[in-house]
Amino acid sequence: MQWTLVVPLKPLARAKSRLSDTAADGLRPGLALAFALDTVAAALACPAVKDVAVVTGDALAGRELGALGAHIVGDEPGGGLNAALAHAAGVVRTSRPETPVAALNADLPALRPLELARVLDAAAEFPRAFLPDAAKIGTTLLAASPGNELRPAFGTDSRARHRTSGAVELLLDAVDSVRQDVDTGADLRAALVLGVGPRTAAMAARLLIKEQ
Ligand SMILES: Nc1nc2c(ncn2[C@@H]2O[C@H](COP(=O)(O)OP(=O)(O)OP(=O)(O)O)[C@@H](O)[C@H]2O)c(=O)[nH]1
Ligand SMILES: C=C(OP(=O)(O)O)C(=O)O
Repeated sequence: MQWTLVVPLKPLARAKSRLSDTAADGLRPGLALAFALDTVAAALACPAVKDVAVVTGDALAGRELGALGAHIVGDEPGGGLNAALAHAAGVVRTSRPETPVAALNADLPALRPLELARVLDAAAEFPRAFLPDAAKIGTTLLAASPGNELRPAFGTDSRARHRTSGAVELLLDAVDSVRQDVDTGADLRAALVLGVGPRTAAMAARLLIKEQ
């Protein structure tokens, strides 16, 4: 099964606020863009991915991610993350009603295409399925097989909310790169240990990341 991914990205100027102690205001938008570019480049290289739609209202991010090969969907209806994801999934399904759709966070700079393929192949066994993040509280991927609505419930405690919604939690090992979202300086260090993509590596080299 080949999936269409929907990847949400908020305006870069407001992105990654929890990294403010790690990256100064002048560097954070570029870091958020680097995460998104490395995430989408890895997703596009995944054999289980047909195409990627990024839902964003950010013009620069739209241009750069479009140049990588992603489709860009406008950030409507302006109702936040889950509304944006539901809108993008609806746009995809309007033209291709039977396509399997999965939401993937834009902050997975260590993403490895073959690990993503394992997760999507496992998700194909269920109507809806999700992968918890490395912190075991959130979600990095939510998948809906053909005939099923995505019904995204990302945000605080999304692991519990996706489970309550009836989505099946995927119990997989060796998919660390798909779980490792980057919200904090500690997350960034963990991603660097896994090995990040080239754009994030270049941006990280510009940061002074102190050892703890
Ligand atoms: N299109 C769109 N994407 C969003 C929106 N809100 C959040 N996102 C994206 O959803 C993912 C998770 O969002 P958050 O954790 O709220 O924001 P973040 O920028 O990752 O980090 P913080 O600012 O530290 O909370 C990121 O890829 C965001 O860019 C929104 O309103 N619209
Ligand atoms: C939106 C989510 O991600 P984050 O860890 O960026 O808050 C989530 O886990 O549902």
